[in-house]
Amino acid sequence: MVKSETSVWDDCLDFIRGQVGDQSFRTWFEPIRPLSLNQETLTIQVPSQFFYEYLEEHYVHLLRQCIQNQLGPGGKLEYSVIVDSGSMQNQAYSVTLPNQRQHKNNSWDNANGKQEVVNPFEMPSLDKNSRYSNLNPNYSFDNYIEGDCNRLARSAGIAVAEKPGITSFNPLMIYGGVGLGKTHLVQAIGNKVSEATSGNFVLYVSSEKFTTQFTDAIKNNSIQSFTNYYLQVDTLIIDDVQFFSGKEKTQEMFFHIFNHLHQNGKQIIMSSDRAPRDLKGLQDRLLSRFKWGLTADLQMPDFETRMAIIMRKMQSDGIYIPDDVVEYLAYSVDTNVRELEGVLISLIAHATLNKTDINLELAKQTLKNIVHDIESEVGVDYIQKTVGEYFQISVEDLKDKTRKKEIVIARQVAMYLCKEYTNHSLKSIGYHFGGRDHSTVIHAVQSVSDMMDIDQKFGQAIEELKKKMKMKMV
Ligand SMILES: Nc1ncnc2c1ncn2[C@@H]1O[C@H](COP(=O)(O)OP(=O)(O)OP(=O)(O)O)[C@@H](O)[C@H]1O
Repeated sequence: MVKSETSVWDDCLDFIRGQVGDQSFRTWFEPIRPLSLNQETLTIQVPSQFFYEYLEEHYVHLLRQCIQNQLGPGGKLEYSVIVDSGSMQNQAYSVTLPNQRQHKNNSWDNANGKQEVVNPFEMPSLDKNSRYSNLNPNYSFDNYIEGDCNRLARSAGIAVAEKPGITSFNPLMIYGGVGLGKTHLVQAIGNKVSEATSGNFVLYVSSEKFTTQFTDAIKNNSIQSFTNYYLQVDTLIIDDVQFFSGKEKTQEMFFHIFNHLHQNGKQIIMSSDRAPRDLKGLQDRLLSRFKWGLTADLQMPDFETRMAIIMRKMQSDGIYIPDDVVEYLAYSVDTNVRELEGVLISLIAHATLNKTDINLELAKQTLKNIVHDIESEVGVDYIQKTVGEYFQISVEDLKDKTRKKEIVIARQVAMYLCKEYTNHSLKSIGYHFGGRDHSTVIHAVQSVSDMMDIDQKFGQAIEELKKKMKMKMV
């Protein structure tokens, strides 16, 4: 029986559903529409350029696997990217599956028919004149929004990119939590070095990949060529060094390469999900080298920086979002930048598919589904509802300007619980209580703590509410 694009894609979705979480499935796969099936090529429609890039970045292996399952080893996937509501840019990008794109951030030269220059380690050519690079060209300083959260790291990155190996920031170690922009920043440095210094061999590699290559080299008896390859790098970017933890032999090899490059004035840039002092399972001699240059951290962007990130993304995607929606999203998603982007994409996808404008109502609806997953079970809504019921006060009153004593106390309790049980920042909590500022939240938290100390009955009430929170979390 000849299969249609819909049945092939439905089967793909069944497979994907079992491989990714609910939220990811809803955000990244539900909005996709199968367009056509031409022999071994399935064309799918995605809502935006960014959406396409995100799939490429995060789900290329999964897509490859399900297309292979459905269409056999020669199966191909093509994307059709909606450029704005109405016009469609067909087949600007195509993916040939399988066995392509070995690297997390490869460029898409292959899709345009160029051959990837591959050395025994599936890495870029050692030929310094080769234009091939495994850096993602979309990561630049231009689209890396600056804020207090990343100012030091960003300026150090620019200084390093302008004079690789020459500044005292060698190595440059960037650390920060999940989705806060480490990969973006280190790749932006790599891209700038490549642009500015022709013939500088810039190599981006994750520490996982380095480890696998090294293990393969041991198995294949090719340690010498492995080492030779790395010793020729001018700017080495090594992502997520925490994965070296506990891998003694790999650490030794990296130590050797590190020393050689450093002594020869080559630049080393590293990223990690935690500060060097908190890296467990790494040899002291390696750790002490990590601290030779500059260590700079990335924090969660503050509200204004989140607004700027949203606006920049929208601008580059050519999409308009009203100011109140930008503000609402920036206030509501304060976990990490990747999640912020996920929500944005989801919103655009909803608007595109439903052929509606993006407005506050739609943003709230979209976020309702997602925030539930992002926040854990206990979210601001749940706390407001529970506290409201407990004190017999409506949620509207909690958000309102009313200064009646019993309402003020209930509001302060709810704010206190939000601080205890959610990841929201003080600013964001204030926003959810009728747009109050963060100092009001600090005052609320302090007042509740003080009252708990002096008023036993009040303390018991808080304990009871806390029990409700904990029960909900189980
Ligand atoms: N300051 C910023 N300006 C613009 N975009 C940003 C910024 N920070 C992060 N991003 C975007 O957020 C997303 C996640 O960033 P990235 O992948 O670099 O995070 P990471 O810290 O490396 O995450 P992980 O720990 O999971 O590897 C990317 O799409 C990146 O472009």
